[in-house]
Amino acid sequence: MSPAFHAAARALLADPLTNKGTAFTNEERETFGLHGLLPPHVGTLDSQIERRMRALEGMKDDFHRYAFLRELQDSNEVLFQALVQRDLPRMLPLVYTPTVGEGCERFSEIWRRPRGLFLSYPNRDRIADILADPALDRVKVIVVSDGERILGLGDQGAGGMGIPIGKLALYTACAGIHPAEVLPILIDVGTDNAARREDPLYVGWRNPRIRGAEYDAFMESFVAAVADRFPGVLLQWEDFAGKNAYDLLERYRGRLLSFNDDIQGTAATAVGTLLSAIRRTGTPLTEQRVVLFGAGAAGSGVAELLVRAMMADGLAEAEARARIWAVDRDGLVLSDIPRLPPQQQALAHDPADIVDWTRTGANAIGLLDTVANVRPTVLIGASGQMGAFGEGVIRAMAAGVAQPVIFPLSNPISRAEAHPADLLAWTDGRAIVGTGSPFGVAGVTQVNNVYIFPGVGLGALASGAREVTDGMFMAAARALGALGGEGATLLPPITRLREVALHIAVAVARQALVEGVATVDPETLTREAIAAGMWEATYP
Ligand SMILES: O=C([O-])CC(=O)C(=O)O
Ligand SMILES: [Mg+2]
Repeated sequence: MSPAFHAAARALLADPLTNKGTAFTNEERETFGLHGLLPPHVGTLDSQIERRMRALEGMKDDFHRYAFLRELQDSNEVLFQALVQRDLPRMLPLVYTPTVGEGCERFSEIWRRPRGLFLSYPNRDRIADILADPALDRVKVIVVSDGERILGLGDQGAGGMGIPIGKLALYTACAGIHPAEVLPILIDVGTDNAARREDPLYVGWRNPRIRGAEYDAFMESFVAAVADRFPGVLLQWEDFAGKNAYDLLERYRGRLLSFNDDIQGTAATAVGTLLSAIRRTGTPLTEQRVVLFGAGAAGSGVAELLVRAMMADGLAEAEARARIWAVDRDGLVLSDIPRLPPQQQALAHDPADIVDWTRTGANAIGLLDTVANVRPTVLIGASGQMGAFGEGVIRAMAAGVAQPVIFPLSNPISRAEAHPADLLAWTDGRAIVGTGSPFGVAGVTQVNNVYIFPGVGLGALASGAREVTDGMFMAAARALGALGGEGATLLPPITRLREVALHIAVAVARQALVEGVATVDPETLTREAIAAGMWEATYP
């Protein structure tokens, strides 16, 4: 064997996109010069999965399982994906929420090998060069974060990379996007998390966050470089902090095929699940009273899509808005509060609406007073505040409605507004409960945007959409709600996420056609055609 042949053999094993490990057949070992580099046993994908499953079970905690799975992904993508897809209910909480939260917090501890791209501020003049890498020629889907609002865990700086990696693993697992076609990107503009910055192991840029005009200019060059290098790419904005999340979405949704998962994906998931819930309770959407706790990107996204859904069912906009009440850091969101961010101005009630409210204190009106006066049928948490749905709040709500719908959506588990078992206990089992993170409590639905983003992305790509419209998210929410759940749950089980993604993709693609933003021939846009394009995790 020539030196080049030896080097090629090693390269084949080193590349996670080509490596098959012990599953290389004897013939392939012969052809590619792999004998000796691999142990003699010739395995199968199944036997490899079994070996990794056993290793996983022997580990001491989920964080180590997460790290193990990340390494597996970096050494053999097919095996990683086959393993994840084999047992999604077991694997999802390991590669995604909630464990990915700790994966981000401890990212620097387990950093081993490059995956995706770090675009750091000091490299701001090199973005086009970095993107020029031919290894990225096939990229179709980008998930990008600047790490400032990682789940409910706040600023994780460069450690936020765990989120784009995790979301894209699910684009592959659920929407069948080939692993070579996904690109996680972390925009590293520094971190205001002093603990990260002072950690000698921290892998990110040790600088306070760049903000204002410099940040905007950096994001502008990022978007321009992406649009130039990857025409038609779908870009998902993920875990940006409030104002940036809105600004980037609005500034760029017309220029790049893009959406914000926390604003729009979470909204479609919550509204879809709510549509499923009200088929149980029998009370129409137009008669619901909704209290939202946390009016940041996710909370106000939910509110806006709810308004849209209520209007589609016949309410005037003002009537819809009158049914939704938001409580944020400073209490009930009222129009006389100075310097409300624009998305909260849209949700604010007139102080005249509450003149006859009973109040427990003279200051800002908190969640308990809001619940006691509004008597909501639906309570949604998107605050990142652990335990905010306390016993008093929940009992007050349950006193006014037979089947309270309660969705503590904040992630991970350590940031959830309530434990679902408590919600069931405090309502004598009457509550219909959905949580952002998986708690493993029977009858509780996981209301996580993983039910939406893979399908929306797949549908947008399949239809060659020029834009991801609000109507496409509404279509996704309705498609999800129509699926319903099994037993007490409101959504299909995690085992069916791949079918869910396909079902949503079809609805989204059809809506793109209806709205005239699709660019492909409608004849080709069938469920079968979309399904046929989904990659399966098997060895070539
Ligand atoms: O990542 C998740 O599990 C859901 C999500 O987008 C978030 O909490 O930011
Ligand atoms: Mg998110």
